[in-house]
Amino acid sequence: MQNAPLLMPAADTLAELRDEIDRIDRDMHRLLMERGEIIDRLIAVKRAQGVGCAFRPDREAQMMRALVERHQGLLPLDAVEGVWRVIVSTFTYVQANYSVHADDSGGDAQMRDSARFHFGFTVPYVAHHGAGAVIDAVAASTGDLGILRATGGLSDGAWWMRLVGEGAPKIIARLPFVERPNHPAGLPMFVVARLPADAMAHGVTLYAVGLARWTHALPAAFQTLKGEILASAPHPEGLALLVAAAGDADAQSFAKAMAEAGVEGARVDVIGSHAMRFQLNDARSGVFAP
Ligand SMILES: C=C(O[C@@H]1C=C(C(=O)O)C=C[C@H]1O)C(=O)O
Repeated sequence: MQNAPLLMPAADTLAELRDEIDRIDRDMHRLLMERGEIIDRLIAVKRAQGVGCAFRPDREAQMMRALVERHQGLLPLDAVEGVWRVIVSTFTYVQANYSVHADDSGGDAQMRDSARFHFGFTVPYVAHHGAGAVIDAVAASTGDLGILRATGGLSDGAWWMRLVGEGAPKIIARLPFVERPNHPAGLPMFVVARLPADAMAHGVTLYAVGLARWTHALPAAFQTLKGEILASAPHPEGLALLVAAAGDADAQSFAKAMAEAGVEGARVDVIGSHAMRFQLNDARSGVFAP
């Protein structure tokens, strides 16, 4: 008897809390549906502009950075980021359907986990064996995306040379947008797609560099150019490098800068660009990096 007054309010409180949760869930659902209505209008605007692929990498990078910077409280950041990736990717999908083509030659599990984290389950996932097959599938589509490991994996040779040329797909983003240690889908990946030039992100430019052979001047030269060799592989012309560098120098200026830094005779092509990388440290403040 003595405990009853204590138990009763507790039971009431649980019911009240559930009411509150139900109200918040209804509000969140209503807001998502409201977001859908804005997307309807966005579709109308984008169709009028004649855009095929609705993915806007700069905008997404900026949205994900803003989300992380304003996040507080006990909900883990991994979960918040995952929820928003699904929201943004699925809303992009309803604007213009697309599939994500992935290279599973380095193992399916990690790739599939990352694809699901960044694009959700509504966007179809299509597995391929090899970077070349992914690039071909993207090239044959109107607005599909391809995901490839940003580093390592030499089995495909100089796959990035397939991105050379005006009609070829380009690297349009680097994932994850917010890098940090122990990211649940932290596999560094490039997104390849065909995007209108004015929709490309800026900050880091990717170059395909063809050389007759390796020279010891290369690492120092790229350091001077704030560049990094991400991959290298033999190529019919000799050696092919995949280079990332801060800024937006065109191929000619980059080749000239390479010559000035001591590497003559390089054939350079721009094969994409992405937003500056954003790296979160333990104190949850972010730093930009090329
Ligand atoms: C909304 C846009 O299109 C896409 C969908 C987004 C979203 O749903 O939030 C964000 C960026 C784009 O990839 C846009 O272009 O702004």
